[in-house]
Amino acid sequence: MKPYQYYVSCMLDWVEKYRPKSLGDIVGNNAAVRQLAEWAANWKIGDEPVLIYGKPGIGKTSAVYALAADMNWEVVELNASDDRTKSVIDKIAGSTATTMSLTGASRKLIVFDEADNLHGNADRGGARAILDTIKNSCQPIVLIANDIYGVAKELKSVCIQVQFRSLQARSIVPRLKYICSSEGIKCEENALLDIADESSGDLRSAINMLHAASAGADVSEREVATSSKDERSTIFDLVGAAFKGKDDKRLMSISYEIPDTPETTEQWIEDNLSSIKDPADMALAYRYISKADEFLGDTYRRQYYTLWRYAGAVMLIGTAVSAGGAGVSGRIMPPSRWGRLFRAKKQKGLRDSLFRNLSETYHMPEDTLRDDMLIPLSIIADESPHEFARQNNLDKDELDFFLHDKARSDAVIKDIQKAEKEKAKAEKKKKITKKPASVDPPVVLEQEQNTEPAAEPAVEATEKKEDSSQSTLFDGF
Ligand SMILES: Nc1ncnc2c1ncn2[C@@H]1O[C@H](COP(=O)(O)OP(=O)(O)OP(=O)(O)O)[C@@H](O)[C@H]1O
Repeated sequence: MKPYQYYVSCMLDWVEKYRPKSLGDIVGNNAAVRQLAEWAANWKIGDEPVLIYGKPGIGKTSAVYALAADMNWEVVELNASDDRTKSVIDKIAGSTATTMSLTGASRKLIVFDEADNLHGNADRGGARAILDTIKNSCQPIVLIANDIYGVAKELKSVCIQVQFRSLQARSIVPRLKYICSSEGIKCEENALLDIADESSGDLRSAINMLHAASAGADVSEREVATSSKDERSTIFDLVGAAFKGKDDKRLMSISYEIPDTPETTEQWIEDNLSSIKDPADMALAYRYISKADEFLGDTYRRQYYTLWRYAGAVMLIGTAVSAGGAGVSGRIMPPSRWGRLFRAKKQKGLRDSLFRNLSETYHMPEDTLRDDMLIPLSIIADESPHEFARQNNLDKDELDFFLHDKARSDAVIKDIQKAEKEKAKAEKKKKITKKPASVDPPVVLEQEQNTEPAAEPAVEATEKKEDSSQSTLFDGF
């Protein structure tokens, strides 16, 4: 699996970066896009609203925003986390019915996202209110839903239904190619096909997969094969949804889908709490996180895993309430402690193997080397780094352990490698020039030559090797 840091650093970026700006950028669903454009171009007061429905990640929301941009309409979005009581809707949609936008936009496009999600108390009056708004609105309205069957039939009956279908792999591949070329990444055609197939028509997922597979480099079929499972993790979706204030049901259902434990989710959320600008809201979020933490502690103390669910609910819904739908500013970051742990683990591994090797070379116990000889060894390394690195067969990280100077360690190891290469070249050249011209010695003679005279130098070489392995610390001084 690729280092988590990578997914993390940018997973959401490409999806946002390549969000269509205009209807012309929307991939696939041509008939639906045309229908939307015509509806908007001919819209007049009293016209029916549009209900766009289809699976996640296929461009429904993007199409609505792109349409608004093309029409120079301002978007007023209401989602399921809003209190969709009649008064709230009247206040927002009613006012927009009569007031022209301050931004100079010619109209306001009222968007009801998650129209299939009007079940809570707050929404009970909401469906009725949406209906009233639809009847009285002087502004265009769009409803978005994943599941057409979840939309109240009274709402469905007053809307023009526009279905967005899952995208076909052949529509997805060109978009992925475009992203690759914009990012300056080479990609194998088969790799892109694999991604497109794997995404099951969900372009958002395909873009995320591409990003995970590329890791900033070129994309091969093998990379896709090894990464296609990892990028399916939607911890990003979960954290993003919590900070965007998605409704509690949605948050919980995403949390059940992802493979991460509540502890992991808690670390992700905690690390992104700095996105909450208001100190009071941030303090509130920390209170929820600490409550979730108590549940997690109780889970393990009592071995009662039902509490996990409470931990998840408190941290996610608590974060959604505290963040107030503002989203995460910048990138969703992985828990920073992971980076620290990763580095610490790497450093420990390096130190252990280094002292194991040195202990063989210097014939000293590892503990003694670590506890008593670290400073003398560092002094030796500092005084003659080339000699020290060569003698102990160190790589640049190991040498840096003593020098604490990456650039210098790099340079020393490069020097050594260069010298070794030149030596090898010179030896090869020497061998070639020493070779007798074209005499083919008889077979018997060759055998003799190979066995008898070779015996002595072989012993010599072994002795030399023994000698070097017998080096002591004091050789360095
Ligand atoms: N048809 C498409 N054309 C171009 N880009 C797309 C399309 N579908 C998805 N994308 C990419 O995926 C991202 C998410 O798309 P979008 O939010 O429009 O999906 P959606 O269908 O509204 O999903 P959901 O309802 O789950 O939020 C976009 O930012 C864009 O990068």
